[in-house]
Amino acid sequence: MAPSIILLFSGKRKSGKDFLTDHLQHELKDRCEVIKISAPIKSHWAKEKNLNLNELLSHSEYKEQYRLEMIRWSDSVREKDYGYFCREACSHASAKPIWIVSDIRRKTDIRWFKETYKDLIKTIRIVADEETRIKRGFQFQDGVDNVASECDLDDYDEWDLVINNGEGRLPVQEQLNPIHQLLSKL
Ligand SMILES: Nc1ncnc2c1ncn2[C@@H]1O[C@H](COP(=O)(O)OP(=O)(O)OP(=O)(O)O)[C@@H](O)[C@H]1O
Repeated sequence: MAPSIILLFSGKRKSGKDFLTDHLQHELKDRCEVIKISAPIKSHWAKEKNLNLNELLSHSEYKEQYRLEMIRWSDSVREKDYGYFCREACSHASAKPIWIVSDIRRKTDIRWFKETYKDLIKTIRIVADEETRIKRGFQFQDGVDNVASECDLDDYDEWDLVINNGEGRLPVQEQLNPIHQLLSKL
């Protein structure tokens, strides 16, 4: 069964993608399915290199060790098939009315979702100033923070919603209000 709406979330490192999508999932409970495009990348990488998948999927330092290599490898796959990881991630999603995709990184990710699911797609950008991101543990890394996987959507300007999760942010329930408004139209 296709969902009724698909929310695509994007944001730079430590902007709070997991924090806000976890909260949203908590509020929507079993009406929603959370999809991570990075999941098929990480599971392939874990198998190939004999690594611990749960650690790779978690917030640990462990995932940072492999981030650069995973970016390079996944880019080479994307060059041949830009929808590969989106398709793979969605193929494991269960039949819920709301899909939350928590880690959109490329214009081609948005393109694939819009081509595949048309007007079910809503795009949401999470923004946070650099100082706040640094307080959350962000450290600039050459080859990670200045390449397409982190920067490709910096100049995308067709977001359906932009949520400030940096300095001056609203309490989380209020941050999520505009999303509930979108969902109330279903
Ligand atoms: N609004 C907030 N209030 C309090 N803590 C927050 C908030 N947003 C994010 N954080 C905290 O900041 C840290 C980074 O957030 P999170 O892991 O959600 O970022 P991310 O965008 O998913 O990062 P990455 O791209 O590195 O996975 C976490 O420890 C999270 O709990």
